[in-house]
Amino acid sequence: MKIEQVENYQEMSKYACDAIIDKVNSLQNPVLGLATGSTPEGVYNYLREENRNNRVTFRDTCTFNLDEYVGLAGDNPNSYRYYMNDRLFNHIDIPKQQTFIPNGKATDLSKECREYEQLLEDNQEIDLQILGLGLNGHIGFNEPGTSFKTRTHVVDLALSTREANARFFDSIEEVPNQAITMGIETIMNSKQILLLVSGERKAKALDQLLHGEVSEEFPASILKTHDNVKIIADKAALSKVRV
Ligand SMILES: N[C@@H]1[C@@H](O)[C@H](O)[C@@H](COP(=O)(O)O)O[C@@H]1O
Repeated sequence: MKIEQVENYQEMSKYACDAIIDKVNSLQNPVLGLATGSTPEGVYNYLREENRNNRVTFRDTCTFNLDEYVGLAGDNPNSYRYYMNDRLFNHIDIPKQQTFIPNGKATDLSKECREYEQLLEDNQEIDLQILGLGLNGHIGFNEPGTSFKTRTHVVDLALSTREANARFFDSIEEVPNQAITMGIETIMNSKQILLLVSGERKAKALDQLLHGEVSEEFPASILKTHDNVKIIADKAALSKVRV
């Protein structure tokens, strides 16, 4: 894992935006893996701007999101489909049919997971995956204890994750108990991964990632075994990292 130290959230966002643009501009049919949450919002703002300024086009890009809440339809403002349309897809030149997110309203969730994996395979896997870091080390919605061998699957969300995400909902009761997420093996299949970590809130988790052992109890630790991962971390996120 390489680590790129940046000053603050804006610099992290700009760095990731530039990396995405370089990737998209260097491939004929790029496949991007995208994340939700607060962390990548700045990246999406920059991408919108760069698309507007014709520095990049997404006409031939396909995107796959990491996860979606079970039970939320795409028009629910708390669904990740809504988030992605609202923050990025509605504002860039990507054809909507090239943007994939698991369907949280699927009647057969196992089938939905299998089909998502198939779609990824059909698209030759992800060229560049953007990841955020959960406070408990989760990636996507793969909670501590998830097997490193998982493919896209349905997960029960940890209470701490539901609490961490409750800020987007009216109350914690409204946060779904389950989600569909790419599995850890699915994420590890990406050719390149950028892990974005910003703010003091993430400092303990980042320290654990850098100094802890590779263990299913801390899902992000698997990234240490991937040969093309870069962490982009700001000063605040690095503030508790032991040297
Ligand atoms: N499922 C999402 C992840 O994809 C995200 O990367 C992570 C961090 O979220 P945030 O960026 O809001 O801190 O937790 C959420 O639960």
